[in-house]
Amino acid sequence: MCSQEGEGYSLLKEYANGFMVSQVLFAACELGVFELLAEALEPLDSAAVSSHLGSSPQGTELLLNTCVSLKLLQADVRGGKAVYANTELASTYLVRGSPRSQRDMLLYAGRTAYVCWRHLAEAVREGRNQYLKAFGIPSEELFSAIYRSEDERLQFMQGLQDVWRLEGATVLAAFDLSPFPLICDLGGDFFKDALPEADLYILARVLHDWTDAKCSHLLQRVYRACRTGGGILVIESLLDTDGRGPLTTLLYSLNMLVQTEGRERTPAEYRALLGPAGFRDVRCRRTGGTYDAVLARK
Ligand SMILES: C[S@@+](CC[C@H](N)C(=O)[O-])C[C@H]1O[C@@H](n2cnc3c(N)ncnc32)[C@H](O)[C@@H]1O
Repeated sequence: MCSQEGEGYSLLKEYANGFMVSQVLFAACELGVFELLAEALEPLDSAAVSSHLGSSPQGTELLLNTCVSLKLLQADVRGGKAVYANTELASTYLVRGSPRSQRDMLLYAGRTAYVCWRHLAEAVREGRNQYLKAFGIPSEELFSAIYRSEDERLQFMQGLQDVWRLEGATVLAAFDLSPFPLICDLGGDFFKDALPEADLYILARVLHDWTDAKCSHLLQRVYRACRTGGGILVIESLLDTDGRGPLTTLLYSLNMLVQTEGRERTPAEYRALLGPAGFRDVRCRRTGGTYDAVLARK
């Protein structure tokens, strides 16, 4: 019967089980599986892993075998027992301290984003983020909710850094930035404080946090502070012109819905924000990676 169901049914199962795959990844990161195997002098059997991690023998063996199936771990048989080691994927991206590690982003996704995504249907119904339901925290002051503890603030910031280790150079190479001697990556309260004068302002993954009205307010402030002939570099994941792709950007936009006040936008939507703020010569470059670049001039 199953074999007659075809591609649609397979796809449906893949989608439905996607959250389980995410949780295997998150749990293995939380437990420190990849660090343990990276530091071990030789591949370890599941009893050794469970004893080092203080985890249940049965649960550990299940998790390790699932990680093998997901190509996060590799298994060999030694002396009749399965022994486990990191695959190259895990050594490169999952071990803490690896130069390309994405571990902090995954921990943030598992501990925070995932909890908000539990309320996606309510977020769609209400059109707003779900901090109150997920964590009992009001989010009128968005970043007070996001930075609700020092640990949370650090986790968020470390998670944000992970992607730039992989994709930062590509994004910054999208345009020739040599005409801009003084570049400002805005901090302080950019909605209220005086902004420092500069030739180029970088707003990376900032506009996607905010409503159109707040983006317009911020862009007008940046325009006023910007030196004549200067510019603004907006770094965001760009939606396709019809707003129906790429899938990753659409998922990020839903992530903005459950976690922020904003959304991902199309190039036309960024133009519609930048133009009225005074910026001209708006150019959008897709990098082929997760994040793209939009450069506009004063
Ligand atoms: C999604 S993060 C992006 C951070 C960084 N640009 C990156 O791409 O990794 C949004 C940033 O906006 C900052 N932010 C939020 N509200 C702000 C405000 N009112 N003034 C200045 N910065 C603010 C947050 O602290 C956070 O670092």
